[in-house]
Parts: sequence; C-alpha cells; structure tokens
Amino acid sequence: MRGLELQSVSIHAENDETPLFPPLTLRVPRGVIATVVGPSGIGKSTLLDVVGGHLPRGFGATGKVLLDDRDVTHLPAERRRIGVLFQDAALFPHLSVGDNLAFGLAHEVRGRTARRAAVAAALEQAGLAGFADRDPATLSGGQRARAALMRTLLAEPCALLLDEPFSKLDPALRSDLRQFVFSHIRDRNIPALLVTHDDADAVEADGPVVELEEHPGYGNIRAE
Ligand SMILES: Nc1ncnc2c1ncn2[C@@H]1O[C@H](COP(=O)(O)OP(=O)(O)OP(=O)(O)O)[C@@H](O)[C@H]1O
Repeated sequence: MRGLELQSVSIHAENDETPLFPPLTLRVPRGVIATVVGPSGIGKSTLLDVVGGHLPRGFGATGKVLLDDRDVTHLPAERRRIGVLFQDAALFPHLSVGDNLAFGLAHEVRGRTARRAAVAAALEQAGLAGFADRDPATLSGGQRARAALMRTLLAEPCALLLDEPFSKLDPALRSDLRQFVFSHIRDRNIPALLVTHDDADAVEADGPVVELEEHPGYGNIRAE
C-alpha cells in the first residue's frame, strides 16, 4: 500500500512485559490524516516515537512499520524520512528564521542559490515572506508554528507525525493553522498520524480515528 502501515504494533516497558495498549494495526494511505485519541498516559506519544524510529529508553516495541510497502521497522530515524511536529514547535534560537528552514532542507537540494530559493518559496507559502533574517524570538506563536512546519516539510518527509501541534494556540489561530497544516499534507500527498485531545482536529482531519483505550491486561490496568 502507498502510505503508512502499522502491523500489530505493540509497546511495553522493558522491565514489564505488559503492553501499553492492544496491538495496533492501521493503514494510512497517502494524503490521509489518521487521528490517534485516548486517555492521558496510554501511550499516544510513545506510539508516534515508535513510528518515527525514536523508541524512548526503557521501552520495547514489537510489530512492523511500513512506508510505501518498505519495511522501516529496523531503520534508524534519520533513514525513515518521517517528519515530526510537536506542540512546542521549537525553532533553533541561535539561527535566523531562514537558517532554521535551511536546516530542514533536503540534502537533494544542492547549491547556495537553489537552497536560498527553496527557503524563500517556503517562507512565502507560509505567509512569512521577508522573514528570513528575523530572529525566531520576534515571531508570534502562529508564525513560529508555521515556520516550524515549513522546516519539517522542506526535508520532504514521506510521512508526517503530529503530536498535538495546535494545542498551545488560541482558538482562532488554531483553526487557521490546522487548515494550513492539513492542506499541506493533502497537497503533498503524504500520510499523517495526528495525536490530539481536540475533537475538532479529528473532524477536520477526516481520516480514520484510532482510539487507544484502557483494557484489562494492558497498560496500568492488570487483569484480575
Ligand atoms: N521515558 C519514559 N520512561 C518511563 N515511562 C515513560 C517515559 N515516557 C513516557 N512514559 C510513560 O509511558 C506511558 C505513555 O506515555 P505517553 O506520553 O506516550 O502517553 P500519552 O498517551 O501521549 O499521554 P498524554 O495524552 O498525556 O500526552 C505513560 O504512562 C508515561 O508515564
């Protein structure tokens, strides 16, 4: 399948074989945004870590992750080309906005002129034309979030993982940024996995919704 596929993915603490949640199988075709919801602490962020190849210390995982039919389960994060966007979309404070975006730029874009042009085009797309030389600290929350998204997209990821990327924004900005992010995912025809606590995110994502639930025998709840 062209897209992101999870086959029986299961996560457990190394010192405790009890999985956080039942094995998860999910198909996210290209251009589709799947939403992961569930109670706090059930393992949503850790699931994204596993898909991205950043299994946190102290955890083990089983199952498979496939990207466009390629098994990436055992590839290190940097060879998966999976982009990640967190709620604290942090830009490097010591780099200008333009240099932050250039940092994300795919290695395939070679030459100073081509790289500059790619960054300028991305800034323009994000409504940030002329911001290249600005210090990130002088940007508003929404501007920073858009710049961080463009930095992630300039790496030309094959899939995108979004961990509550809008949760710290006020409602109006949230809705605008959601439209911005979702339209980019659809235009670029990449699969995305979105962790959120906001129902409106899931509705707008308009893809499959995975509900991680507490089950006896999983996570912190033990079978009697
Ligand atoms: N580095 C770590 N070492 C040990 N336990 C951890 C570590 N990181 C997370 N956990 C535990 O693993 C479980 C899953 O955490 P995770 O952050 O994935 O949950 P979540 O569903 O994303 O929660 P939230 O909605 O609150 O962000 C939690 O019980 C958490 O306490």
